[in-house]
Amino acid sequence: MSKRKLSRQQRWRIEKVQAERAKRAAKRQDEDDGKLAAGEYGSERNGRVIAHFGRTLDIAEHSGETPTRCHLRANLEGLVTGDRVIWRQGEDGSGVVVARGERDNVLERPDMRGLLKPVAANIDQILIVFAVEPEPHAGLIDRYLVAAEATGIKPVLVLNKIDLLPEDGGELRELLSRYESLGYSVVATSTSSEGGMQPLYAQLAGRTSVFVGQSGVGKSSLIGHLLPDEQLRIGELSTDSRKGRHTTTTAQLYRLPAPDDQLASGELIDSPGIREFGLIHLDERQVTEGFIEFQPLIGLCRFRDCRHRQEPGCALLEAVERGEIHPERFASYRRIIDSLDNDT
Ligand SMILES: Nc1nc2c(ncn2[C@@H]2O[C@H](COP(=O)(O)OP(=O)(O)OP(=O)(O)O)[C@@H](O)[C@H]2O)c(=O)[nH]1
Ligand SMILES: [Zn+2]
Repeated sequence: MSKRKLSRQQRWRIEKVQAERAKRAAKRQDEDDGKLAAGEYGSERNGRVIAHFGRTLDIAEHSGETPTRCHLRANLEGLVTGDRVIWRQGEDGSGVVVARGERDNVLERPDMRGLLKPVAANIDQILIVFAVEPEPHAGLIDRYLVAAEATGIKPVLVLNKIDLLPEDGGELRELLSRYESLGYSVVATSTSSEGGMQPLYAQLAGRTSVFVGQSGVGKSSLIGHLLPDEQLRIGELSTDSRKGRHTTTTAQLYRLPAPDDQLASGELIDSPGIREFGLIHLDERQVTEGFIEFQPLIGLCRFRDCRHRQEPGCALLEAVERGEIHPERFASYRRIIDSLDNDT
């Protein structure tokens, strides 16, 4: 990136803006401290970030209840939807977030400058959606799985549009059974046939999920079926955003209504940015570890710096030979690694 030299005047203006911002933050902090000391805020409560809009957040004890608009203490930064927080209710109905809880995990995405930014936290599973049409190209499933494994969040494969599958199940079913044998959960769905959503409900129950996947696989349709009332609201919000409100790009946490008495309700965190997850840059080690059947073999190659190409005594190549690693999985491993070389 070209480093533009700032003129003295520009520098002065930036410093002035920053000084003003710091002054405002300090003032807010003073006011908060005063109110907290004066007992104008209630006792500390647990909550979760339902949505955030800059320094304002919606906090609720449980998803599904009406959230409280809260602001942040000045020393708290970088909260994202799904974060667990400690907050206090103010007398005027608003609240203040005073601390962030430990994160189990976080989903990140590159910002406009390519720097990774957290977008959501405390997710139980990443639902990677595929469809009979558009057919996933070779290695795409592996790419998503590797990206998901790097977050530490459990990936689940969702094959959508099964109403379009041929009678015998086609090659796609066979492909997915390969992933099942690796230990991944696979759920088959259809948004356009009776009962086609049923298997998904069980997978969502009691967990916090995100949906990801390439364009056209049916993410909007699936989410529309899961949140029939929200669709309307999202529509309304985007109309508002044209008037200058900024609510549509931020991730939101939704409570998924329980489909019946048998199943607990689940939660969904969604935003356009989250749906596009999967194309973040990973390093070679992350890619190798992202192929879960490679994990027990890592470190067993004869050469410590083995790149698993044609080295003698390569534990991965030997496992491919023995049929313990599927040759197509190994081929897509190669493709992903080679694409990293091209990137750098
Ligand atoms: N036959 C069939 N078509 C479906 C199913 N689910 C979705 N579709 C259709 O697939 C197309 C794409 O669906 P979307 O829900 O817009 O897909 P998406 O993943 O949200 O796509 P992007 O918004 O581009 O990321 C639409 O024409 C849907 O009607 C399904 O289960 N069966
Ligand atoms: Zn090796």
